[in-house]
Amino acid sequence: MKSTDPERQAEQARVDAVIAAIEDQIIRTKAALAKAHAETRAVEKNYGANTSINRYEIDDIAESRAEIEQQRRLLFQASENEEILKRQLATLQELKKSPYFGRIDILDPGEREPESLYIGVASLMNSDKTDFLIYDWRAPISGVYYNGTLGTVTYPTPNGPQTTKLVKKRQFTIVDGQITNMFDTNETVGDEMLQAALGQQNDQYMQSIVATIQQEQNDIIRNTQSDLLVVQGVAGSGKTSAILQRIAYLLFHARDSLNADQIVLFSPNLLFSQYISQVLPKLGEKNMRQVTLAGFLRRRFEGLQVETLFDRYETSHGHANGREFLESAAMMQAVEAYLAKMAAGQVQPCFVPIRFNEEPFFSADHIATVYAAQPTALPVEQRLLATKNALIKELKARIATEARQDWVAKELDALTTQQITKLLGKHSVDDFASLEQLNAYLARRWAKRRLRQVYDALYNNYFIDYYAQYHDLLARLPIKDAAALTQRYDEQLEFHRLPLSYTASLMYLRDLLSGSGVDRSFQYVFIDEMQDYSPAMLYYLRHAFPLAKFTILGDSEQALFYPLITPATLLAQTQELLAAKHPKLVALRRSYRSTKEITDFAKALLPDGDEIISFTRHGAIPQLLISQTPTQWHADLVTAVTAAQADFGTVALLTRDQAQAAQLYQLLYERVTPLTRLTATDSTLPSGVVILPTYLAKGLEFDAVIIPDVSTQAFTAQDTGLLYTMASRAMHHLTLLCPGELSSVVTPAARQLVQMKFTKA
Ligand SMILES: Nc1ncnc2c1ncn2[C@@H]1O[C@H](COP(=O)(O)OP(=O)(O)OP(=O)(O)O)[C@@H](O)[C@H]1O
Repeated sequence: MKSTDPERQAEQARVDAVIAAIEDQIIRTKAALAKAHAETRAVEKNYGANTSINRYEIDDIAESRAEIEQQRRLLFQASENEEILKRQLATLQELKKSPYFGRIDILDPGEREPESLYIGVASLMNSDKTDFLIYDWRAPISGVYYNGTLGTVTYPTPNGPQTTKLVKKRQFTIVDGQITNMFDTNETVGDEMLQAALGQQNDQYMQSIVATIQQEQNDIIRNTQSDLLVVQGVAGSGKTSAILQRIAYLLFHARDSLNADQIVLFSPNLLFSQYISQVLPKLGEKNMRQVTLAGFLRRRFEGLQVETLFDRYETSHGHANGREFLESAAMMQAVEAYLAKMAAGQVQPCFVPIRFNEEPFFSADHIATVYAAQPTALPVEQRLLATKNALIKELKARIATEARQDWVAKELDALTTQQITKLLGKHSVDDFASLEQLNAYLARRWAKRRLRQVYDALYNNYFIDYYAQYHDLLARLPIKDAAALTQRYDEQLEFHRLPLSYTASLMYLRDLLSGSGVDRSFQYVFIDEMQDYSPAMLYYLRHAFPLAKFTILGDSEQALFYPLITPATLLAQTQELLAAKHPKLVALRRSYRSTKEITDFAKALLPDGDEIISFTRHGAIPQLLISQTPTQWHADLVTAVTAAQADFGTVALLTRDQAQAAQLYQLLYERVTPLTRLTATDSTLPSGVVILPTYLAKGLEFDAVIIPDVSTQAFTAQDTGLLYTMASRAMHHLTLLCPGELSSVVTPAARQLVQMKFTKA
């Protein structure tokens, strides 16, 4: 329906004009893209031809290598160029649907007429590049839209703070080029827009929130001052959303010095990585790197099976003796103290022989002697490096001697003519004056080639046994549980397993001895769900990413593994752990994800739930079905799932662990379709009904959540964090089932906020 409101008609006319400009740019970008694509193909073809020449005909010639390197660079540039154009095209196509969401009218000092600026997900200039038709939401002036109320406002610019007068703030909803809603507001971002955004059904991907960023979220997004930003936010308060928009903001503001590869996000699980994967591309940015803690550790402990948070949750709920110490900063300081002792000669490095042809080539004693000969004033790491270099030198000197040994002659005799020709490299047989000379040359080449494995072993520091060294460290810990900790470590290691609590200090010890493990290329590290990281692990990450600014997010109420702590204590702790100079704590208390009815219920589960502010978006009251018999419970479950499935796109049954998930799957199999059970290795979230343990649902959300069992059998009074996490995953609908006596984890206050139904067979 066309509006008759003249103001709205004028705005629609502007939208139409901007869309026409966008269409024009789409045509031009498509043409540029086709050209770029042809260029990439041409370079690719050339590259392919060149590499094949090299491989078969002129192997080893430096000139051809240089050429290939140049071709490779050209190829990289061409495909980069194509990528940029592709992203531009995608952004223009997004803009065409909804060119902007906000307008601000500002009156600069000395001006008589206010100027209208329109704000959208990307900037757009008119064809002669004289005017901005759309301002990017990240431009300095756009901050006024999110922060300012009408009147005099100040905003930061590269040339210092600027002051202007905000005389109008208007919000739009534009769908497929049509203004469907528009109003003026003095609020930060009007609730009406937020209501509409939050009321929508969920799909497999997280949405960008740029049109409705809230003021406190904006503070997180636009913070460039702090080297440590700790965001403590209640469930659904937009922590994840805020950091993704923050990454987009940072990339925009440091185009020349920051790229997405210098940002890493530690995410809670693989499903989450996929869930958030579309936000940055939709904003025209490349995704940052993502890693889970399990993935990070797996790479650093190849060959060992490292316990994951999920394993821990599946197998033990109690604390092993001494674990708390292992996971504390004190343990990391114990590593440093151990290194100091080593520097003072009070403990020795655990050297192991380097073997060659089944014999020790360098014995452990010999290595120890070489180490002892290095200057004691050097720090241990450098002393070990000097040892390595001395051994490499010794190895080189020994090549000539080894070349005269029997094993070389024997192995040479067994080579084919082809192998000999290869061994000669650039030389031919005619280059040698005598057979002896030829043989001596071949023997040296062969010895060198074969001894490469000794070189590699030295290069990779295989002359130190870090695992044995760590055992020694554990055994010397000045705590009463030292023996038990050491024993557990030995037992697990024998089966190539490593419990999670040992990982941070073991990596730290290894890094300090080997001088490796540190990555200076990362400028920003983001850690989501920080409550799952031990203090020792945070300490380690600081060491591993020494130049990075840290943004860490968490909700201690959702702690499935560690005890609750207050935000202030947390900031103090993390500031120390991460040695931050300019830390900042932002608390987000408003919960946006769920309806008011669901948030109020979830709040009532917590002792300090009053801290949470629910956003006023109404929906159905959570249901609690209390079934008299197991058969009735089963029937209730099927009914609940089917009903939710009829109304919503994403429905999740959340369980405590995999065993319960498997059991439910058996029960619902063939009664509900499509039905998927998810495990820790799954990385895609299907639509329909999913069954998953709660630790895999961290950070995710669903239209409807069903908690299949809240009886005393399933929950103890200590499981508040677990139930809170489950309930807070629901956006629109929450159902709890109880086959038996209701657990006290559902507090009396929470019981008042559900619609209770007793069902009988
Ligand atoms: N300003 C906003 N505008 C629109 N939607 C928002 C806004 N802030 C948050 N949301 C929505 O609220 C939901 C929860 O946000 P998000 O997942 O970022 O919260 P979270 O704090 O990381 O949650 P949790 O810790 O429970 O996983 C998402 O659907 C998100 O899109």
